[in-house]
Amino acid sequence: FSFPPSFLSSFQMDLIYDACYWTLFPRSFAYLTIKDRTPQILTKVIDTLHRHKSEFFEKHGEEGVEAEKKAISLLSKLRNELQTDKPIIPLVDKCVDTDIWNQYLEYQRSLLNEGDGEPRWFFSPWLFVECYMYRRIHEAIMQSPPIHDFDVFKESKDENFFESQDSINALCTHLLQLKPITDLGEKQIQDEFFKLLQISLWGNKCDLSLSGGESSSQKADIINSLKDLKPFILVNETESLWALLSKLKKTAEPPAVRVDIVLDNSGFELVTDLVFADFLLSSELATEIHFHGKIIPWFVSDVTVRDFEWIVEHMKGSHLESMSACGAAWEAYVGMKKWVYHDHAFWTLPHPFCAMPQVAPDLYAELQKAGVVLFKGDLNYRKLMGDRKWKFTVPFHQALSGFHPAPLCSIRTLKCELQVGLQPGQAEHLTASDPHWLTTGKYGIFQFDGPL
Ligand SMILES: O=P(O)(O)OC[C@H]1O[C@](O)(CO)[C@@H](O)[C@@H]1O
Ligand SMILES: [Mn+2]
Repeated sequence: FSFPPSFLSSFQMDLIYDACYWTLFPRSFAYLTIKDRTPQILTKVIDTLHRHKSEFFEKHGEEGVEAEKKAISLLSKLRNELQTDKPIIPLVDKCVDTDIWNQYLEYQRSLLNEGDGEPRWFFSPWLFVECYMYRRIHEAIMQSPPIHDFDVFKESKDENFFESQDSINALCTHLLQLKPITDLGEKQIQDEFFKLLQISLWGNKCDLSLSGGESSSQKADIINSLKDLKPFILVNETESLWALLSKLKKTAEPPAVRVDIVLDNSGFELVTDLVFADFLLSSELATEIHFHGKIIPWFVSDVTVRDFEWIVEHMKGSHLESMSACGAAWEAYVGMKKWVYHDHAFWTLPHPFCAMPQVAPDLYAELQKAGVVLFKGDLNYRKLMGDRKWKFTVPFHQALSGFHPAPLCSIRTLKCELQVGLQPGQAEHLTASDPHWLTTGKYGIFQFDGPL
């Protein structure tokens, strides 16, 4: 395709360029994601369906095999649309979010109307097309009953959990050794709080979409690596979270503190989040934890309710003692409603979070009940920041563009070119020493926004 597209005036080009990350600039991370990573993920999905053919036959007979063929042909069509830069077409399924998606596509169209352009795979905001790709995978499966509830990423998510067993068990052993946590001194509780938060941060390295769906599990001893990893935390505002939670513990009236965690990836990362959530309860820094997950399979490794339940169950059933003890405790928290799992269609829409009050007022109202909301991962960061090309030194609060349901934190490793809240010169310094610092997941941030 021609670059830059001839129907755009230079004024429109400037507008687009400034607004957010687009897929049209060759060599940008956005462009490479769509060009290389997503077709690879689609090919893997097709292969997964192939490999489950006999399972579909056993379960549903000939109908199952026909469904597998249909899903594969829809997915091959999708891959072809992407690779030949076709226009983005409306969704045809009838799900709760279908209309919202199609309205959003209309809105994207309206932005380009003047130059009679149309959103295409390599001519759209990156966040929009990348989310759309996962939504289309879901559509292909939905349209292929009786295999319509098959999770094409389940296998990789479960594999990540099994491959990380040793690290998970070590982490659980560490947590159990701290209990009863209320017997520890304030200083030790604070140290462990920072430790477990950092573990949850580095857990975000293990997503399966950056690796194109290839295995990305945790094998190293994470607890003993924290010291070496510390220099890679570019912004560390964990003290503010600690200050807020300690204050709430003393002053909350009635004495209840709710912490919400907007989850990212299943497997090792989810376990690190659950360990931290357990610590918050056991140390009485929080009295209830609310988790938020996705309603459909998303960005390969993101948590759905099935993954959440599967992990708790497999922890409990593990032959490794520490894991099973934690699993049993976690099942009990769920039973006592000290842990509550939520999902909402908004998390799998392409909208930035500043649109939440309009698009999903019920979810916004839910988050407002929290003492603090923790957002895990890179995609949540992009949505918090509207995927806009902010300057590296813009304050985190400003880039949230008014999104403030409650005090909040972002805990993410860097996997896209977007980063705010850095010191003047920090980005330039990083670029000089490590040109790929933004996209490899090697660096992390812990950013906090909210009055104490
Ligand atoms: O699981 P996370 O941390 O949201 O990362 C998801 C991946 O998706 C992206 O947001 C886009 O591919 C990347 O920036 C990142 O590799
Ligand atoms: Mn993810």
